[in-house]
Amino acid sequence: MTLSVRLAHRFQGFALDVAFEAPPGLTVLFGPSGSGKTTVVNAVAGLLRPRAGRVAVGDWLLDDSAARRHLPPHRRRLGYVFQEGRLFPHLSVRQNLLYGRWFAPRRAAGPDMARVVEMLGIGPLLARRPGALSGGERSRVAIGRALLAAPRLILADEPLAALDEARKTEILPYFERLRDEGGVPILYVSHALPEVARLATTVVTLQAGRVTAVGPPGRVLGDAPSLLSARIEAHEGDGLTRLSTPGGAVFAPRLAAPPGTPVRLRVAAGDVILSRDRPRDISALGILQARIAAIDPDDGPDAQVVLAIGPDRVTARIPRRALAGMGLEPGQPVHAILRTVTPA
Ligand SMILES: Nc1ncnc2c1ncn2[C@@H]1O[C@H](COP(=O)(O)OP(=O)(O)OP(=O)(O)O)[C@@H](O)[C@H]1O
Repeated sequence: MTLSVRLAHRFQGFALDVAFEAPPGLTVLFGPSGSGKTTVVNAVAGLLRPRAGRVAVGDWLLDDSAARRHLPPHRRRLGYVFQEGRLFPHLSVRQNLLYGRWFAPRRAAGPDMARVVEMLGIGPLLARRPGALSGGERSRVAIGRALLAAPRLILADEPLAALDEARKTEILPYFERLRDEGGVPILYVSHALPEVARLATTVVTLQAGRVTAVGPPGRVLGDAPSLLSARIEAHEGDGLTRLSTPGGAVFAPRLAAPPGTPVRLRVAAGDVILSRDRPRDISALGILQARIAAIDPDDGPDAQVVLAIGPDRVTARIPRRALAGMGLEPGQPVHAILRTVTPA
């Protein structure tokens, strides 16, 4: 089912005028602070009645200003996943999940509880209260509660923003499963590029209340740099700093911080070369072990290849001709050669 959104609205000093389609899968609304992401989500949720517009999931019409139709939020059949989960503290995990199902229409063919519990790995948590869960576990329960409401659309507004890096890494695979197995379109707000590169099947970029691009992440984000997590290991005698990353060591021009400091490296898609064999005698400052996570063939001369380097995702732009010659496919191991290494 496809979500189609057309909205015009005005606050003092801010005008929203957007139209986009979110096909099945996970659609990320991506844009800087104040660009209108939350306003779009609030309008889709029914919390904001737009001056003009139309919002529909398939042929289920949520808003149509021309027909004066505006379904109230509780009749929209949406599942919400917020920051920190917003679970009921006085109810057990099981009761929180059942509360989600309580909202499902009686005859709705929603997922059953056992399947959701299994998918999210929350079986051992069912008897606990939210206060006794980690942030990542709370997020998983919140996803389960949203799913059990048998929604036609899931709205997730920066659901990982309150989590630290380790918890984000823990929860991302569950969003991937939700995207791949849930069968419900997901509208997901984020301004974290690594999250977008990893989760999105469609990206809608917003700027000052307008849509600037819609499409698959590789195409829309283009050469936007990926971020790679690293840690300073040592400052070497030749003026370079050695850093460790989940894919191996890299060298950068000397950094000011002491050994042990975590840093993020910026990797431009055009600065990555791929090789099946580990290259020797090469002047690059970083050769990393990676796995191919996805390939977006694009229709130009280049393809976008998403690399998994430990928990990080790094996009490489590779000539399609080279890709075909190398016979690369998702899942394969590969060496990523970085032309330059720059701290973010
Ligand atoms: N109820 C409101 N009344 C007046 N102005 C509002 C209201 N809600 C949002 N705005 C304004 O609309 C603009 C877009 O806000 P919105 O929250 O949609 O942005 P956002 O992209 O979600 O930002 P962030 O990433 O910071 O959450 C901002 O300039 C904001 O101040």
